Amino acid sequence: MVFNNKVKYTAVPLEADDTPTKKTLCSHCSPYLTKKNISAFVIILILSTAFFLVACIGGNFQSKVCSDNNSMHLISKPQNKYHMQKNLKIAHSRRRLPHCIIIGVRKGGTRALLQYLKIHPDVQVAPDEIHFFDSNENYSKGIDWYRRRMPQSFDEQITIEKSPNYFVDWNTPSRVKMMNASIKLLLIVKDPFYRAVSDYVQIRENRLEKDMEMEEFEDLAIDPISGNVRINYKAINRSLYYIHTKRWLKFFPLEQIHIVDGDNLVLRPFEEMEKVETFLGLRHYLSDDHFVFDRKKGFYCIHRENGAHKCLNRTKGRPHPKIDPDVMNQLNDFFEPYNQQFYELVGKTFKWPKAVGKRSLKRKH
Ligand SMILES: Nc1ncnc2c1ncn2[C@@H]1O[C@H](COP(=O)(O)OS(=O)(=O)O)[C@@H](OP(=O)(O)O)[C@H]1O
Repeated sequence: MVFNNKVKYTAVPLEADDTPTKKTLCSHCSPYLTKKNISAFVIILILSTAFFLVACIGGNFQSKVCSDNNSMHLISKPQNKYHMQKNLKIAHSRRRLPHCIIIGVRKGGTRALLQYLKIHPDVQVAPDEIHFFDSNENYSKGIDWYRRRMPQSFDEQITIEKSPNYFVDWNTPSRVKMMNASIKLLLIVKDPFYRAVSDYVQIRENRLEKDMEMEEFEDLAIDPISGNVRINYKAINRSLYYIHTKRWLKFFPLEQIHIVDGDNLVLRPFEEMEKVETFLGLRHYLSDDHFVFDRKKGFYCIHRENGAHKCLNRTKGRPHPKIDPDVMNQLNDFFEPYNQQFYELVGKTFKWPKAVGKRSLKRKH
């Protein structure tokens, strides 16, 4: 075949390899180090980072992947956009000693108070009772042990823990003062008689779970020989708010202690929480919409954005036994002078004894 001069010749490889050479970034680089490969790698990296962030923040999976063992706790599943905001900023958080402690009183409604405070975006709460100040064993572990038990919080947030036994513990006020003399304290109290019964019900349930016997409330509260109230029976003694508050006031001025009305917290949670926000210097965030009355539970529960609501667990809001009316009257008379002294001490009056029982309270809604 004759070719004319215009025939074009294609270059023939010198070696018997007809695959085109890959364009690497430099002459001595690996053949895989091409612009195309690097771009693909960068895109995959961006996509997986984005997926990771969305999964962590959106709470699609909860695992240690979302946490740093040294300093961060697991990012909890967000319940609403405010929790998402908290989670978004998790990288800047750290554990700090509490700015406020719910010191008690046991069975006063401390858990409800803590859970309601937890709704506030500027608050982080320690989920467990730490018992740092009232346990010599824990106290001897030092302040850093205590700090490590605190939740992560951001600079603009306050941290709160609750251990209801602090109120009646002899060592706690001085120890708290040593940690922070200007700390804010929350004390939630309720009708002393109903609080004592609630205390008894808790102990009875714990004992029955261990197959242990438990006397009737009336037999524990009243000495069968003298017929007098047993002031040293713990369920009774913890209801003597005057005595315990007086001890705290030797260490802290009244301005640093806010007294929450536990009976009103049950009936009108928003009203009590508004006062708590003011005391803690928090912006007013909680509203009536955060609470929904649950007929089955007989108490207010937390209203979530998705329409569901979260009630406290079954150990809160237990049924109470019917107490002999004579014993009830005797106890109310016994508590009366302590109540009056308490009102004077804290400059606030409560409507004790409550005119109606727990069941009637529930029916009011
Ligand atoms: N929203 C809501 N749901 C359920 N229960 C509520 C609520 N608000 C206040 N209370 C009252 O809280 C009582 C338990 O008090 P504490 O949380 O302080 O108990 S504890 O000391 O931590 O064991 C608990 O006492 P009992 O009724 O005897 O179970 C309740 O009266």
